[in-house]
Amino acid sequence: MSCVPVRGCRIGEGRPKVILPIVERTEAAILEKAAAFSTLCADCVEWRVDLFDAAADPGAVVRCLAKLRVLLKEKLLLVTLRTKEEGGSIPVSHEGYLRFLRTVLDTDCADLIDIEFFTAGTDLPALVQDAHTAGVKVVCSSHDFHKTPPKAELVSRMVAMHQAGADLPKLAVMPQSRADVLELLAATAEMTDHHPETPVITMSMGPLGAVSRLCGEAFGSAMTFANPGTASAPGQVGLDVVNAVLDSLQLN
Ligand SMILES: O=C1C[C@@](O)(C(=O)O)C[C@@H](O)[C@@H]1O
Repeated sequence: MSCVPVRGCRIGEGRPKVILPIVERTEAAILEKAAAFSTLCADCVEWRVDLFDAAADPGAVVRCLAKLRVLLKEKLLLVTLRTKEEGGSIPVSHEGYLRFLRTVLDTDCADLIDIEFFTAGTDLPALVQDAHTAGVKVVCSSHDFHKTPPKAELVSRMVAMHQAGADLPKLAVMPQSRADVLELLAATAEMTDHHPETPVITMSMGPLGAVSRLCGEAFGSAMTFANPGTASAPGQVGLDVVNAVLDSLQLN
């Protein structure tokens, strides 16, 4: 699998990189979490801006981002505005979504930015270009909180994300059966074996899918979201357990 280097971190190589989500509502609480997370054993912190009570105020977002950047020290910062359609907290118009992404890219604070595949639509290649010009890597995401599409569809979605220029295609899907968890893992393995030109991030959500958050090195998911106390999605496993299992399942 090829890797995406971001500062000192080689995403897609070796042990999956661990992401801790910040899901607080106020700036004070967000910054408090950032300071605490900066000392934990994890590679990256995700700021879920849709949960911020001032998410609609670009000035407040920019100010908070600048402070986060400093507090997180060498940890990578992934910035995510999860729209209501994809399981997030706020409804955002297409124009509003594009404006938000461009505001974040202008700050020089993010290492990685989440761009939703379906929300970006035909604007995706241009947004990826803008991110790359700003020196930011793109996590291109798609979520299904109700079901798991068939493997062929999962694979073709990740390939389309890569073809649009995304650095890290990402899928989060909900299993309705054990077979659905296997479907997600099979799609992940197929990407690793047949499309090694791009690392991917995949997870099957909920308790049934939690196993998929722990076996990324074996099947080919380059990053995993861990629960540092408050989960940002169903099925996230506690940080200590994630670290212990990733260590014990290391291939080399
Ligand atoms: O897209 C994702 C993945 C996620 O939904 C999960 O299932 O771990 C958690 C979200 O915070 C993140 O933005």
